[in-house]
Amino acid sequence: MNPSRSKILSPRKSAELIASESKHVTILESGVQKLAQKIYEKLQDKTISIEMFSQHELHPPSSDPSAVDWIFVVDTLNFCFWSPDGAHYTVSYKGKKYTGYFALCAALNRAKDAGKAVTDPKFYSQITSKEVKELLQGDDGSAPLPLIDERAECLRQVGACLLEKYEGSFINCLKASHGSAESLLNLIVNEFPCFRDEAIFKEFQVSFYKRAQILVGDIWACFKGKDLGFFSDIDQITMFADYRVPQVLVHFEVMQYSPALLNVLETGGIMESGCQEEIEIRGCSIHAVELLSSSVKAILSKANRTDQFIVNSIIIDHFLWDFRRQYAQELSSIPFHKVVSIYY
Ligand SMILES: Nc1nc2c(c(CN[C@H]3C=C[C@H](O)[C@@H]3O)cn2[C@@H]2O[C@H](COP(=O)(O)O)[C@@H](O)[C@H]2O)c(=O)[nH]1
Repeated sequence: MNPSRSKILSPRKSAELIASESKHVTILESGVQKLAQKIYEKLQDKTISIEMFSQHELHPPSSDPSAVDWIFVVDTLNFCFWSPDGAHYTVSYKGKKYTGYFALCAALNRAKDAGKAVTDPKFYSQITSKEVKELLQGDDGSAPLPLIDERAECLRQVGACLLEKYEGSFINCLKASHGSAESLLNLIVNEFPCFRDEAIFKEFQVSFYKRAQILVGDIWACFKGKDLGFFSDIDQITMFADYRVPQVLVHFEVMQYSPALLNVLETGGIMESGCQEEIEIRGCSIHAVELLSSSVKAILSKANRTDQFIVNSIIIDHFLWDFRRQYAQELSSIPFHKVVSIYY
């Protein structure tokens, strides 16, 4: 890692620092305890488990040899699905209508069914913006998918590196990481610049690494923590700092916005990438989920059931993210922060 990058704080340390200095976002301990209790109950009834990822029909089964490279392409493109006017990017596939993240998955599966080599870097390392636009084309009446040029550039960048250094498959990046999530995270952000989700906060270089961490988390979840998905240190991965989970944390009164910040969000204004408010929302979200994870583990150990459940920031994140989709209507009154970004 070159010297300037060695000073970057890890996402966990960045989140702790940001939460301690935050002016516009507050984490409420009472909300953390209450939601931790709810998560404990959902662990018991199996609503929350490592199975959630594979339960979704658009995600590849771990038995699919291209699953790892499919996840790599999806998480290279897994950002910014919102439109300023609130319309949804929508893709219909096999008789079902999908929006946002799942619309991206549907479009890629549609292309794959049509014989496009979407998981092959020989295909996407040369891809043009026009081809990406066609590949990810939404339904008639769908909002346009933003940042098409940036998506094409991301695919070309990561495809070229995969061909040059990893024999054309992300499986070789997994092998080079020897079952360590931390090593894989470092490999991703060092080898693939479009994953370098970093910012300046006061005099510190902080990181969120949302797409890099969700790439590790999705592989872990797809393979249920075994075989290619085995990581001895998976708990090093934090929550994925997107624009949806903060809505859920506010809903459960785990996180609270200052009146001034709420006013900015409610007017639907687009925030400047790297602004203090954005950094505080993202950093406090990560730290809040770390606190949730520790509280749930404390409840489990008090009940003497520590070894009965897998608890970490990834499955808590998945629960919160899925919750937002399940209750999209009820949560629509809680605004999300809109930043034009290739990072989340
Ligand atoms: N924190 C977090 N952010 C996530 C995901 C996912 C997809 N995860 C799937 C894989 C395993 C899980 O079980 C999920 O089924 C997408 N995103 C982000 O959300 C935003 C779009 O949201 P919406 O408008 O609703 O489509 C966008 O920033 C996108 O990057 C997640 O899991 N956690």
